[in-house]
Amino acid sequence: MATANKNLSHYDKNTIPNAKDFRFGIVVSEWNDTITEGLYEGAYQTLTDHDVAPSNIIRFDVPGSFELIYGSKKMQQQQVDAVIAIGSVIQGETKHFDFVCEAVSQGIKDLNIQVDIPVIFCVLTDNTLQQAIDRSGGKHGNKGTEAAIAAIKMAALRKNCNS
Ligand SMILES: Nc1c(NC[C@H](O)[C@H](O)[C@H](O)CO)[nH]c(=O)[nH]c1=O
Ligand SMILES: CC(=O)[C@@H](O)COP(=O)(O)O
Repeated sequence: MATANKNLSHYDKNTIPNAKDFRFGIVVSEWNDTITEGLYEGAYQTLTDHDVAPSNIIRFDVPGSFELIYGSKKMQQQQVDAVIAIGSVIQGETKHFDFVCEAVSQGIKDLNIQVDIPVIFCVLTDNTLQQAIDRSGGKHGNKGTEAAIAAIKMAALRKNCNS
């Protein structure tokens, strides 16, 4: 189902595990910061809406989405229950978009395999700035909200499996 048919901010509150005792790390790319700050606000607000204490939300800033890989690896070492990697990659004139998107998706996938701390892929990969605006608090909702819900669910899954 395309994002156009599913608002990123809509979810059933009754299906979300208790997040009060979890600790989350959020790694934020500075490229396209008007977009990534919108994603961060969506994620942060959703976590606090689910009783996560502000003191249990740790933030790292990195230059671009490619650096989300290293930043998320270091965040996994910060005694967190899940990591959210936030970025916005927008198609330019060259193939650089393809290489950045592929590297980041593969790198974050690898972190989920290598370390028992889930890393949520909250990276927009858009053709245009308008598509990014629409998905970071615009008409299609906020992918940061979606990512925060995924982080809560995965932290709960990890806790249940490891207990
Ligand atoms: N063009 C975008 C980039 N490019 C920068 C890379 O992510 C990286 O920081 C650089 O290649 C140095 O290693 N990054 C984004 O997040 N979004 C873009 O649209
Ligand atoms: C995703 C990118 O790296 C891209 O926005 C850079 O733009 P360009 O391909 O025009 O150099």
